Amino acid sequence: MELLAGDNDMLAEVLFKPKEYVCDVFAGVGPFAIPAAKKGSIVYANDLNPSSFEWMKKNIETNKILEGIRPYNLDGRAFIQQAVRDLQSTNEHQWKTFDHFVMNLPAIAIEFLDTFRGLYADYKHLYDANAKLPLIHCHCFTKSSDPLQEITQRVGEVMGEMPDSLKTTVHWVRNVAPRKDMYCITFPLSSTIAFANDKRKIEKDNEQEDADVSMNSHPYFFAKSLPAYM
Ligand SMILES: C[S@@+](CC[C@H](N)C(=O)[O-])C[C@H]1O[C@@H](n2cnc3c(N)ncnc32)[C@H](O)[C@@H]1O
Repeated sequence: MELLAGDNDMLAEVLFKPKEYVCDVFAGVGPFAIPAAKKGSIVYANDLNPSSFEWMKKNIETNKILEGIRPYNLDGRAFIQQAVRDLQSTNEHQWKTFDHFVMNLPAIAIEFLDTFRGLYADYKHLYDANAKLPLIHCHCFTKSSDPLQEITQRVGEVMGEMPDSLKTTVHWVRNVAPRKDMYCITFPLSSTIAFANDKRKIEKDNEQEDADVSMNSHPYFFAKSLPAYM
């Protein structure tokens, strides 16, 4: 397990690869998803806030992205499941998966990781030795003096299994308040989680209330119009 320092561009560096499938669960108005699509990634981008969703679509138009990005307006949990179904339906007979899940809602994103339990259970028959599983990049806050341990522990509790320590990095993003920092944990989805039999059911629509709080406190809620990226 590795603790890295740097800024948020690390994700862009890692993710902006042509032809990779990227699932942006909390995409806002598209400040990450749109440049990724411009660079040739195939991006499924979601935001629950209807206003952010509308502005994301406008920003896609402004940037003249004709293909390579697919906008959704769903709760994060429902979106993760829907996006996996939609991608797999592009070829029913062959294993299809995202290369990356990006989860930038630092206050509560870790809680959404339970969605990955059994996420691929319906497609296990298509999985073989050459198939890959996605990398998850999940933002979070911590006040801990041992962020690596505290964050991986929380991830493990939500997912029901600790992430593989040899393949996990915890990346410092920025300081947000005295003794409070934002981090991004990156780890591969394990096959035991992906194909778990205790698949999570989407039953809590009232999680919307939590979402509204975080929407209203986020700067991108106000910064709607993105520039046309080169
Ligand atoms: C921190 S912003 C991230 C925006 C963008 N990804 C970025 O990198 O700047 C979090 C976004 O998550 C959205 N959001 C909040 N709760 C959500 C939920 N339950 N499901 C989906 N999106 C949600 C908010 O509307 C907000 O646009």
